[in-house]
Amino acid sequence: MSIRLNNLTLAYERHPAVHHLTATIAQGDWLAIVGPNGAGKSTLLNAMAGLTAINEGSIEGLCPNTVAYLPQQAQLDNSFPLTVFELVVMGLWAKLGFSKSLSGLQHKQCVDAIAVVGLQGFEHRMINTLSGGQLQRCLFARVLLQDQPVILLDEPFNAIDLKTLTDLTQVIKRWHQNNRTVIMVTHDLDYVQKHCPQTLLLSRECIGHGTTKDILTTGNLKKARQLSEAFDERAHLCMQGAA
Ligand SMILES: Nc1ncnc2c1ncn2[C@@H]1O[C@H](COP(=O)(O)OP(=O)(O)OP(=O)(O)O)[C@@H](O)[C@H]1O
Repeated sequence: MSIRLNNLTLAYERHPAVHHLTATIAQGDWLAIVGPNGAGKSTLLNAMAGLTAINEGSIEGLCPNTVAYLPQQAQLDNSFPLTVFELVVMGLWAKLGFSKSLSGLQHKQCVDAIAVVGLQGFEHRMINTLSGGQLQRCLFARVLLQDQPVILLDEPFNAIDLKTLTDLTQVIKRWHQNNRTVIMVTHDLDYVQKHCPQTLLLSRECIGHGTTKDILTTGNLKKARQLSEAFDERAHLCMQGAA
């Protein structure tokens, strides 16, 4: 099922972070959302995850139980007393709920997911003892278990080494081959050019959406930067399109 963003506006206290965005993301797309700092990328991803209220317009084709969301590491409280295994098991939350214990198959799925991301042997480690890259692998394992058709990744490769980036890219490639929709926020334009077939360039409004090579042009990137620099943080919510 495709995802449709219809004239979408997202705002904090009426200050727009995403402005009148219209786009269709086809099922099975691997889409990068790029743009300058403050362009509204994380806000848009949060709205797709159902975590941010919509001020105007709509998002169609998504509901919370079809989405797996990997937030920025900075948003996580890794001091919580959890082991790697316990964090990964949380990917089965929708199936397990509060009281149910793991079946043999579910236990195996957790062990397999931990192996896929290369964390065998770390099952009983507390998450606050993991490096940034190991924690990111752990979070990818949780997303693997969530097993959803739409996967939202917010800066998944921030501050991780080349080996981890390569391994986790293989995980994403498998999702893409399985016709899952992968939407990732990133600042790494080299990565996007190399791997992501589709790009949405955002600077609060949409600068361009389409094939990566058509969108990541010098002209579009310059326009995004100029719009971002010219933006007045105190501007009120635009009433364009309002009745
Ligand atoms: N919780 C919030 N309350 C008020 N304003 C917010 C909040 N979160 C984000 N904003 C503002 O919304 C705008 C868009 O922020 P957002 O985090 O979506 O941008 P971004 O493109 O992801 O930025 P970056 O590349 O720096 O991570 C920014 O001006 C930011 O200050």
